[in-house]
Amino acid sequence: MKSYSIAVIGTGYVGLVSGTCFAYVGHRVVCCDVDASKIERLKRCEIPIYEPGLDKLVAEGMQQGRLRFTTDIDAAIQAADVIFIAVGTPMSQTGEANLDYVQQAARMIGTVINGYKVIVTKSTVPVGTGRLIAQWIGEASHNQYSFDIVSNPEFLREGSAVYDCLNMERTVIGADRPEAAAIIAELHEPFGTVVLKTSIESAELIKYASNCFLAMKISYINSIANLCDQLGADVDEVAQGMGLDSRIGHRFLQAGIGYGGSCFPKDTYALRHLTKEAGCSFSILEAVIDTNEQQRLIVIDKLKQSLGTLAGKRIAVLGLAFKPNTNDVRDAPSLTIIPKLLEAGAIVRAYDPVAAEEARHVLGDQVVYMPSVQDTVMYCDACLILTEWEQIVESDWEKLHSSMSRPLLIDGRNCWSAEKMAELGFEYISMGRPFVPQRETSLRVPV
Ligand SMILES: NC(=O)C1=CN([C@@H]2O[C@H](COP(=O)(O)OP(=O)(O)OC[C@H]3O[C@@H](n4cnc5c(N)ncnc54)[C@H](O)[C@@H]3O)[C@@H](O)[C@H]2O)C=CC1
Ligand SMILES: O=C(O)[C@H]1O[C@H](OP(=O)(O)OP(=O)(O)OC[C@H]2O[C@@H](n3ccc(=O)[nH]c3=O)[C@H](O)[C@@H]2O)[C@H](O)[C@@H](O)[C@@H]1O
Repeated sequence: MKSYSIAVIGTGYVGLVSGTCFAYVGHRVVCCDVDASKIERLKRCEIPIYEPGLDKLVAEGMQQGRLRFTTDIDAAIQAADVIFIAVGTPMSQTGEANLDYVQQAARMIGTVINGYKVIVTKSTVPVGTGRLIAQWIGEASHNQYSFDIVSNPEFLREGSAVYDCLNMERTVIGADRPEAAAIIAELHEPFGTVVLKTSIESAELIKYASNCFLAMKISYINSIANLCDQLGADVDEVAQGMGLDSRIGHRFLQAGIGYGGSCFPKDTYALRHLTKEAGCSFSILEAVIDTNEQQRLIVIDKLKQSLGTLAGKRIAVLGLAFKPNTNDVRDAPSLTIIPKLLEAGAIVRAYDPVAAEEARHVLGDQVVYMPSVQDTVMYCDACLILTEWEQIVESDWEKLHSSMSRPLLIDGRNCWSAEKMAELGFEYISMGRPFVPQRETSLRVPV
């Protein structure tokens, strides 16, 4: 296997994980960032994000001298054969992807380029961005050196990013010149993955088309769940029955409060914007977005149906991250739901095993952050489950039941069987599954 010298610009979730995995399989990698404090921490082998398994791989890469971290982006660019752009492309006010960081990275490359390089876009970018990157680099370098642009979108998931990267199901390589595509294919050889070579435009669109398709599956099953609530069917049974058809499959049919995170919300908006710019209509996508935004609010309706007014009610919120195994709260449903609870006058106590600090930056101190599930639910009038962390699902609910003022559990992620929770004495309400009347129980803690 040929070992490449790689620079990764942007050491966030994607840049850090993919850079570390490239080093793990034998390439020489320098991860760069403009965020000096992040790089300082990484140099001390401190991982700025919560991502299972990443710390071990970073330490190993550094010890073996194949993984380095720097703010000296110019030097890293000059020393590299292949440069990955992995900076953020957040949503702008209008819903389109903000390309400011990509443009900065491209101009930086153009300013210091010192020979032939393959420049690879890993960030999720609108169709046409590859051409723009070539233009920005060409302008900044006065076209002194030749280079190739490749689009190589990333498909890893947060929370299982290292696993996804090392076991990638496919790598998409969009390039104009076969020679450039061959270099990126060779670089991926150790992963033993399926390689799909396409045009730059197709590769850029594959990323959005994939994320929006997955988002569509989620909005679809959530709409079915809402129908189940009205018709008395059980969405878990429906999803199971659907999934047995291999053309449909079981994955991404978990009903709940909808998708969040740094990608599905922003990428659905970005594709919608791209569609409008192209003068096309994409009404399914409109419905996916709209359904997801409504879905988050359904737990509040369910709460009000049980409690009446929320004013003065003590609500325990379990789970703040947008999904388990990450401390990422970007566009997490909790950040929409909790402000609505506060607006309605509820007193909110919240717990998340790792994301409380991140949530505090957004929600502030109107929420009381608790150190455990037990402390959070104590004396509460209702408990809302927003993230299906193992620590939350596996808690001793039999014990927790007796410490709640009212054992009302609104499960936004369908974590348990309704029968089991009813058996434990909970007034248990989930998403798209029939209500099972609770068993009369025992004493509770006097309030
Ligand atoms: N987070 C995820 O799970 C996935 C993200 N993506 C895409 O990958 C891209 C990156 O996403 P994340 O890693 O989540 O972003 P992030 O926000 O975690 O990290 C981006 C990093 O880029 C740095 N940066 C910004 N401008 C820079 C510059 N000019 N030079 C050097 N560093 C710079 C920032 O300081 C930050 O550390 C986005 O386009 C995203 O849509 C794709 C697949 C998965
Ligand atoms: O482009 C990206 O950033 C990434 O976006 C998603 O990954 P991620 O956002 O990390 O997490 P997912 O596991 O896809 O979950 C996204 C959201 O959908 C929700 N979800 C997922 C699956 C499901 O069946 N139901 C459901 O509500 C999750 O709770 C979460 O809020 C994609 O799965 C990755 O392939 C992609 O690379």
